[in-house]
Amino acid sequence: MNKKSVRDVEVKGKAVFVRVDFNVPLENGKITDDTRIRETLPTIKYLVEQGAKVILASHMGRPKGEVVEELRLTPASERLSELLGQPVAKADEAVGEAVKSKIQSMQAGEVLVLENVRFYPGEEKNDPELAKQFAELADLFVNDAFGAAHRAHASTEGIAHHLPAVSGLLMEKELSVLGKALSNPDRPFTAIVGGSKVKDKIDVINHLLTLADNIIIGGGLTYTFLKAQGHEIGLSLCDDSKLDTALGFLEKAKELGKNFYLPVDIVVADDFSASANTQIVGIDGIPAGWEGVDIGPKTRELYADVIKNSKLVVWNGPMGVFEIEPFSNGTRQVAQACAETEAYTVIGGGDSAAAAEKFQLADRMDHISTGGGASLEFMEGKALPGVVALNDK
Ligand SMILES: Nc1ncnc2c1ncn2[C@@H]1O[C@H](COP(=O)(O)OP(=O)(O)OP(=O)(O)O)[C@@H](O)[C@H]1O
Ligand SMILES: O=C(O)[C@H](O)COP(=O)(O)O
Repeated sequence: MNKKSVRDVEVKGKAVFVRVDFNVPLENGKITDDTRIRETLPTIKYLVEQGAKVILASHMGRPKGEVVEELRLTPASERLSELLGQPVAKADEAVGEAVKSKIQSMQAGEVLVLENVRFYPGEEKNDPELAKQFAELADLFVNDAFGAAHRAHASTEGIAHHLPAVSGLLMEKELSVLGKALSNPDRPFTAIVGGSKVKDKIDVINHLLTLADNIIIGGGLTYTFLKAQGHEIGLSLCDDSKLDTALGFLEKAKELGKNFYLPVDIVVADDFSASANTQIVGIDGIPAGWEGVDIGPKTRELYADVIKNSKLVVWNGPMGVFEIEPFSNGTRQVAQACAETEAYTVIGGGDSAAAAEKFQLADRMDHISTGGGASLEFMEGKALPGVVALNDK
């Protein structure tokens, strides 16, 4: 990476504003998955050990510039304190005199969590005034929020124009793993793209099509491709405005000599529920009134085989409606194949990461990104504003 990291600068005795992504799932005020907090521990511990004053800033949810009680960062700061094994102070604001005086009285190695930066209307507008107020709190800006790096907000991008700005260790790891995988891939390189909406995945498929040797399609995207090829798809998810795009991908794959895999059989259901009737059908056999909810057993074998014979696998988006148990087998088998393959496996965050977690296979993947949208934009080949704004080496 050509951006400076926290290891390239002096931090001892400095007040360091660290943007993290503590946007973790909450149920009744309790954190249900603390991965994003655990993944930032290396940066926080490094700064603590080096004797910096560590000021952490994050968003949580989408409060739209207002204080929303349930979206305070208090549960995240409490969990951080448990994980770090040291007290963590929590401010009720993210800028202003009260916060400044809290920081002034901090000792080296102490940690403070600011309040949700999205309680301020200027955050998502990347208001220069708010960015300046954040910058006034510290001597150095460290961006460790890979999950929010695709957002040009005051605490991710704006602040970098007012302070020396470097990446944290998680940011560095994400960019190096994803960057290496995509810029200099081991081959055969297999890209698996699933999920629900073709519209959201067009740029990803387009970019990966030029990079990968094998493209595997699953999930709700499948049916736009099948319909474009002239198959009946019943009530399956479909984006009729993208039929030509889907055909274009098939053509482009042929021109580039890439293997483009679509399901050869499908699990269909007569209802979107665990108690639905299901059948396994070929791609020409989807009955009217039924919808495709998972890839079928022959497809699972085929996909598992391709994955096992790869050197690099990048996976984004589930193969079926994995949240409903009877429709989860395709996603489970693909996750299992990713766990067993010798290939280097990268999961691009979001629902595929949740699926690997649910099937207890997460620790058998080589890299699970903490970014959902951010890893998607990275895989589309887009520049991430939170990274662009950091100081070059
Ligand atoms: N055949 C299908 N019909 C309808 N929905 C489906 C189908 N297959 C998968 N899904 C749904 O797609 C959703 C995931 O789609 P999405 O495109 O958001 O995936 P993702 O890329 O993993 O998410 P993220 O954008 O958070 O990374 C899941 O909730 C899953 O149930
Ligand atoms: O969960 C995420 O993908 C990041 O925290 C970014 O959140 P956002 O989509 O609300 O900007």
